[in-house]
Amino acid sequence: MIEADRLTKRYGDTVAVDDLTFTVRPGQVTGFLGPNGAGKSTTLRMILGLNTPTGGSVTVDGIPFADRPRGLRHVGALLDAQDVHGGRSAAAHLSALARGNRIPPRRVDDVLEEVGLAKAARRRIGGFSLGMKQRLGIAGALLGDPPVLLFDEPLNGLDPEGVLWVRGLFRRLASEGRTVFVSSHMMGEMEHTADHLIVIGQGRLIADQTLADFSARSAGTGVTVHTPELDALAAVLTAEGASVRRENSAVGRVTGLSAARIGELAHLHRIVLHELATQTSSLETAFMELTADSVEYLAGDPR
Ligand SMILES: Nc1ncnc2c1ncn2[C@@H]1O[C@H](COP(=O)(O)OP(=O)(O)OP(=O)(O)O)[C@@H](O)[C@H]1O
Repeated sequence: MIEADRLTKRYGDTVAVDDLTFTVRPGQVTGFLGPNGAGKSTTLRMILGLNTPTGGSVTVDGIPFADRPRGLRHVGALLDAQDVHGGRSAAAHLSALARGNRIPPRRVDDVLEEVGLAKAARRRIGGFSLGMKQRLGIAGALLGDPPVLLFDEPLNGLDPEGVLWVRGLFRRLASEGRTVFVSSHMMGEMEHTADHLIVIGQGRLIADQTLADFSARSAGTGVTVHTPELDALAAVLTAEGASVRRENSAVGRVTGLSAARIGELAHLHRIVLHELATQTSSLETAFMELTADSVEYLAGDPR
């Protein structure tokens, strides 16, 4: 569990992180979302004791990370996949990390296998693609088999197969009861990755809720339902406060309830559903609406 309490970081006049209070719980994937410059990396660095807060505090399982000897066994982190010594091989890089944290050397082969880099173990990192470096960074985070894992923009540079693999890995790590905290500046990346979202803008907390609640809160968000019993379903959903717009006799667009809640209600009333889909674009819209006032750099109109 990660607990931030009024966490603040200033750089001169810039308030990078502004009075942030949140808890990241074990057993689920928590997305850490915010536009560029929102303060995500600074927050992650403070969790790891790499930056000192100007105010407030942050602890990992009750104590500041910096107070833990052999930290990699407790928190694994991927901060910047490019920040590696290009002259070393993948195996040599991980072996050095293992030695420094008194991790058994056999873990190096295990994690290289896990991230799909076993065949590239002896190759120089300098020749790696960004996607391979991300995999190596993830291997480093997994090395100490830690209960808490932090990943800063881990999907950058991964191909579609790599993205699927990372999502599956995060789910598995969470299902093992670990705390998994993943930053991104793109809502779409989090949609199929996170169970819970912490959204920040200009260093401040904007939202701290489940993905389902987050997607339901925007007025523009909708859920498309496909059912042979649209009349019956519409009656049930309307009674729960939702509004239902009919696209045709079997397809309706629902606003005001999450897909999860609609599924539960359909089950409760024994109504057959053929499809239940949250609109992807609406999630992106919800995120953009929410963070619109806090975007640091807005592109001007083309002249
Ligand atoms: N060492 C530093 N010195 C001065 N300002 C900094 C420093 N590090 C970060 N900042 C500023 O703090 C703010 C937050 O930066 P941070 O890198 O934490 O954001 P971020 O959400 O991770 O963004 P991105 O997605 O672009 O990486 C920005 O305005 C940034 O310019």
